[in-house]
Amino acid sequence: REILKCGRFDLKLDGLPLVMGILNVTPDSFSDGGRYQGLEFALSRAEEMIADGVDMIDVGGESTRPGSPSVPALEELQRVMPALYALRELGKPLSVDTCKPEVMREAILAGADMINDINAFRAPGALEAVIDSDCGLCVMHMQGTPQHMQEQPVYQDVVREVIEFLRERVDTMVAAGIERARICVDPGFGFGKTIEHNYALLRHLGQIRQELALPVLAGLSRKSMIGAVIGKPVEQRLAGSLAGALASVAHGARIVRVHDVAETVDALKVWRAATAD
Ligand SMILES: Nc1nc2[nH]c(SCC(=O)O)nc2c(=O)[nH]1
Repeated sequence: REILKCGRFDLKLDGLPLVMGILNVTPDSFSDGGRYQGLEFALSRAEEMIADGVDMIDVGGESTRPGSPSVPALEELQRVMPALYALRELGKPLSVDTCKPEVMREAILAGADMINDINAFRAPGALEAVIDSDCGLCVMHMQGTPQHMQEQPVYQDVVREVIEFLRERVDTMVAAGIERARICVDPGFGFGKTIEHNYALLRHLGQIRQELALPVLAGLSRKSMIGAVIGKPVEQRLAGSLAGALASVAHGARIVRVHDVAETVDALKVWRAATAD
């Protein structure tokens, strides 16, 4: 299948892999943490990513770093909704990174084209929040919760268990009446995985895609799985992140979720030129 249905947009998946730009609207993601500053920042950052060639923008109002506490729904709405209203006229598919049904519902009403749920729509009411829309849905694997997931990740067979988790979630969503054409899957790099688990999943992205027959979205950008290999802090992980994005695509990912849009777009163009049959 070459199309991912995302609200106002049908994303073509048979061309250049798609670049999803990360736009955090959490207080710790812009300078003074002021709400208005945040909106101005969000708009200028979005325009910059669009100028850099981004294919879609992922707006997140809750930090899900390991150990991070959950944010109340109202607070998350206060962060995300102004950004959505400001960005929706920019003509690019907008994704909202949230686990909360209340946020999903409002985001869809405000024109979000995809809901990106690191919790795979498991919260009570999450399926009901998205079922009567045509927005794209990213279903991601996570073991445990952001608060505790990195304390001691353990699997018998991480690839098998992630595939089975994603299969169960997708089957449940399809049984609830959600069109498969709206769904993409994501192994959730860094969400309850050791470095070794992350690289086993990366090496087996093709198997995930094959067995689920769904597009794969991969998010490695600047993560500890990159940092651990190069021994560099988060602000020095561009080269490693580009290599990670290309590795994901080489293993079959069709969407990469990144911070560094211009660089990733260039890297994918060269990769495509080098591998186009
Ligand atoms: N679908 C999807 N959504 C995400 N949201 C984050 S937040 C943590 C960070 O960017 O470091 N990661 C991911 C990811 O890997 N996949």
